Amino acid sequence: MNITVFCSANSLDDTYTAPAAEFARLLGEAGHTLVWGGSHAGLMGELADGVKAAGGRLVGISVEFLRHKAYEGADELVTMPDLPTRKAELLAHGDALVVLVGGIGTLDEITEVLELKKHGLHDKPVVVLDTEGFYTGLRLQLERMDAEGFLPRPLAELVAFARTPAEVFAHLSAHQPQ
Ligand SMILES: C/C(=C\CNc1ncnc2c1ncn2[C@@H]1O[C@H](COP(=O)(O)O)[C@@H](O)[C@H]1O)CO
Repeated sequence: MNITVFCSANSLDDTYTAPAAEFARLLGEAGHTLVWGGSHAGLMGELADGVKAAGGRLVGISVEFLRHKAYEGADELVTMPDLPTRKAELLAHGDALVVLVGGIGTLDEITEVLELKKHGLHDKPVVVLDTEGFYTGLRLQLERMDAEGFLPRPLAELVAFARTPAEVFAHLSAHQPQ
């Protein structure tokens, strides 16, 4: 399976890097392909290192203005002209979408994939790895939107929140992408 992952490009402490490393190991050992932003920066680079060490494939989708941050050991690396095109490409290449901890770039990516899914423009599984409750705020906001009629589809159809890397893969196995 091609799994597109959105995550921080910053260097983080062990609270966040350890679960990301575990996620990378499970992904690589299962023979999946990591599709990601193609960067060596911070958690993005550590994720790619972990997948590669575990025997997985790497497909990087970089963007022109960050090309100098590109990960050298990717099996495939393409460079898109701008961020909107790159987001579309990251979505198109993935059979499933997984969100690890991240900042504004990651938030931009998850809201876009949920907005497109809301409109039925894709129906790929979206799973958020909620390490240490990092996404509690986002989950509560989405639950309120769901409860108060802001979503045209039940929230549970749009996104799942997992507490551990193993839960992410259990969800993906139970919701095999078509
Ligand atoms: C942090 C530094 C450089 C940033 N380099 C990036 N390279 C590739 N992709 C990036 C980069 N920064 C953001 N992205 C995209 O957004 C997501 C991460 O952003 P966040 O704000 O850190 O959450 C990620 O999924 C990328 O697609 C300096 O070393």
